[in-house]
Amino acid sequence: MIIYGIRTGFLESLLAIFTIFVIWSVLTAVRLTLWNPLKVLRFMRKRGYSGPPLSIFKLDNSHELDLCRQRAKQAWNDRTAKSGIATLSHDLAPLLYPEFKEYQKQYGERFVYAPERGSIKIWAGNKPDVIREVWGCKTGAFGKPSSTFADELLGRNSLGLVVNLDEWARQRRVVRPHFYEGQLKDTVRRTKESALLWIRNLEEKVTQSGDSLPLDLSGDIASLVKEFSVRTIFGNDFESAQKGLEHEQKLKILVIQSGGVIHPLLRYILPTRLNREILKARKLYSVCIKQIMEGRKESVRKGNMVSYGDDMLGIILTAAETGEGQKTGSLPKWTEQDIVDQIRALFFASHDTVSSAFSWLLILLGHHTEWQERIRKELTETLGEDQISELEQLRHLNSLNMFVLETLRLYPPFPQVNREVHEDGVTLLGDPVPKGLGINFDMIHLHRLPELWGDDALEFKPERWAKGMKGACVDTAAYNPFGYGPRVCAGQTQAQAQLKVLVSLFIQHFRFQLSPSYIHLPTMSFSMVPGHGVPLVIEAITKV
Ligand code: HEM
Repeated sequence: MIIYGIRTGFLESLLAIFTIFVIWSVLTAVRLTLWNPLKVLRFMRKRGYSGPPLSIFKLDNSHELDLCRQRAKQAWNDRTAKSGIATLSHDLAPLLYPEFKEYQKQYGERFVYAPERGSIKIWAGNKPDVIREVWGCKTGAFGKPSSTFADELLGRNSLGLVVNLDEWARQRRVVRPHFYEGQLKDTVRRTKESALLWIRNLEEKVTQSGDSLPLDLSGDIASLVKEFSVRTIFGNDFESAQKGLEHEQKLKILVIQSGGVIHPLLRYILPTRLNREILKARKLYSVCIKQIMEGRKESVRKGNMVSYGDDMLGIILTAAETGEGQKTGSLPKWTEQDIVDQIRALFFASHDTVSSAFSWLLILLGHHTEWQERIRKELTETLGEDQISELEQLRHLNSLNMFVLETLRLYPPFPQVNREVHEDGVTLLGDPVPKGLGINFDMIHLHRLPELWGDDALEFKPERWAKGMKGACVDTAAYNPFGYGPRVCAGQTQAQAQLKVLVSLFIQHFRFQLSPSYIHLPTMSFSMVPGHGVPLVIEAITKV
């Protein structure tokens, strides 16, 4: 039969495909949000672990966690309003993770709970033995958690999320040269170039305004860090890349707004306005990166460039073509989309984190002006009138180094890092744990434990680092702003170099204090950020 010129056989097939799709979606949703978490929860309950009851409809504890955090924020704001900035409290656990103390009181040292839909997690305690066992794991027993939220932003197979150990090793081998000394010299140069442009503008503004100027630098910091992160990854393709990264920004906001999705394919199946916008932003972002890649390939084909370049994109393009980084050669070649995902992940990992760390450094230097003077003096003694130009010079700046270490202890940009049990038959601290169980760590507690850091753990004291890690803390596994074990941050040396270059240039050009309008409210976004900006009162040292 023919209806409106279409054969019914075709319509029937279409209907059948649609029905299969709907059944698949429902089954997937049931498996991910009901079956798997309940299986994990049953296992843990049988082993004697308790925790807060899950809400009936969402099967998680997100609602009560939200309420608990709102109450904690209110209490924090009340306390801060009374004490002002004269005493910055670094006791952030009651503000950021107030639930842990409550739950521990009710359910014991270790408990299980579901902070978001579809994931049962254990709070196993933030002791270094757990860090060694789980973060230090070199097998596939504990791996990166399955999170559609992160998948959507970075791509599941990208460095940072990839689960397959051979593929992960290949990706680390590929990016490693970028973080070696030779390339780090370029990092120092690029960071310095971008920072000096910014500083000159700021100097002009400050000088024109008279003596000293109160300014919120949070917007400037985000743009500056974004700029040199883009230059590090895309080199001379900076202009075109910047356009694409506007889509990245939009994508992040939209994905947060949507609150995640049970399965990425549902974005296509449910064409709501938000889903369509997410798909559009992701596509535009990918298209932009692909165009830059194509441009490079074209230049090499035409002989305008001898290689794909030594920036991050160039290194990855070369590896994709030559199969570099593969020891066994048994892995499939990277597709164009794989390369796009790698680039997205590296960009994501590099800019929010550095921007957050630089913000906290300026806030703390503006508060502890005695340390600002001490670092300024050290810079003059080491460099004279010059500025940092070599990586080597950073090694002689002890006070600056101590200040950075202490800032990252109390204000780690990524305070919470998660893992998931990926195999059957795994034990955690000698106890069997089921596949699919999430494991939470947070450095807010870990970096403040008095038994590891001493009775002054809640105080900001850079001098605790005077004798290195061993002098500061009783256990080397207790300091992890860059993570721990095989999956430790690939860019940690680069990030530390960038931060030191930024701080040293800023201190050489400005004398500054935290503005009296500053309100101390560390807030979780993609990283931990100052909730009310970075307002400083700035005075230029060298007038333009
Ligand atoms: C202050 C700045 C930074 C901080 C605090 C930081 C922190 C971290 C942490 C805690 C992890 C471990 C995550 C986990 O174990 O699940 C990580 C991983 C990673 N970071 Fe960073 N990061 C910073 C800057 C950078 C920069 C500049 C890059 C360079 C592109 C970078 C690239 C990466 C990559 C690729 C991974 C994944 C490593 C893997 O899974 O093998 N990070 N980072």
